[in-house]
Amino acid sequence: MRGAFPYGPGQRQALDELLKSCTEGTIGPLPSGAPDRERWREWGLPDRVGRPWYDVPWLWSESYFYRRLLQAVGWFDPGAWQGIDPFRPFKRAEPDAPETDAELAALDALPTLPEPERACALLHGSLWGNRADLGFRLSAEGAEAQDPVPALVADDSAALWSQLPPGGAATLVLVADNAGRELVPDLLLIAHLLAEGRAARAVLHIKPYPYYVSDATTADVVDALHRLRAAPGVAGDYARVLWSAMADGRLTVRAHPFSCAPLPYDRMPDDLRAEFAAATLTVFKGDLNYRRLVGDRRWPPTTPFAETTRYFPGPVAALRTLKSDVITGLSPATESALVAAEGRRWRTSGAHALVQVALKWPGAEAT
Ligand SMILES: O=P(O)(O)OC[C@H]1O[C@](O)(CO)[C@@H](O)[C@@H]1O
Repeated sequence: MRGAFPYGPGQRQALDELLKSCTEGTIGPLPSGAPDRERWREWGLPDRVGRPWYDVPWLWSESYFYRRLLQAVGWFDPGAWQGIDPFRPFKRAEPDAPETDAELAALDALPTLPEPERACALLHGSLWGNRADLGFRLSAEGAEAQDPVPALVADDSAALWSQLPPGGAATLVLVADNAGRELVPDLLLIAHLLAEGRAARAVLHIKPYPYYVSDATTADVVDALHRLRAAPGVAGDYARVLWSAMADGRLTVRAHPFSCAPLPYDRMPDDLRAEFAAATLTVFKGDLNYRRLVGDRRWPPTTPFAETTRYFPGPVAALRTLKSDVITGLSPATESALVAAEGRRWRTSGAHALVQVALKWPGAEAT
């Protein structure tokens, strides 16, 4: 990242200091003029200042690390570097890669399929798109090429489709994860749901600032739409669906501050809770969102997904490839088979995925 921009001495020194603080030092405060100081106070910064980075929950320290990294390169400060995404060169490489042309051209086979099969193919594109997350690939080169067996460790897709029947009036909220090769299939899925009337309205939640290297921001949505719009065939057709849905308000993009919070979703603010409560279905993409949705804990893997998401104010789904230890909702047989075949590796290798759904039931918490 450091070599991808001609950063000046001030930025380089700030990056060096951040590295030193993470490895040998302690968590520091935000500068006095930081626009989000109050928010980070609410998110627990004062209790953590002065403690070693390794001494606080992983979710919290990772989130704060990205916040400090952006501080170091000048993202927040008025001036020439304000709003310059330090990860943009890595994100841009994906849509521009030659494989992307072939992947988009493969969509041209879709119109020959019945609609439920097209919907299923696009759901799987969005699900497995999560495996291509850039930060993950940097640390696990080759995971993409593995043959995942069993690929899906939980599959509640029938319940997911029950919320989004053709011709319904569903409002879909999709809480996105990564840009590029994950966001493109997410957008294609949304386009299909809107075009086929499985959703009347969609809200795409992205991050308000660059996060976890590859997480999608508004700029990444615009890049993805431009990429799709330039493509021939079905990909270009879907781009036009999305473009007009954004123009008339059927598709909106939201950058809620809580999307970059170092906290689980059971601590979400009231406005976000109301938005999720009003949705027909909220879909959380990716590993980090999963950790935040179910709680970043060492759950027994057979703990029901519905139990861990009981606090959630409406029907909720997770589409995630497994890249961290957190896991819920497995059957005892699936857990045993995975452990027998792979020890603990299945939890983090990214070779497995899940579709989990919890529909709202009477008596669910409405706190
Ligand atoms: O992009 P995703 O699917 O959210 O994956 C991010 C995951 O990668 C890590 O950064 C490293 O495993 C986790 O902290 C995080 O959960």
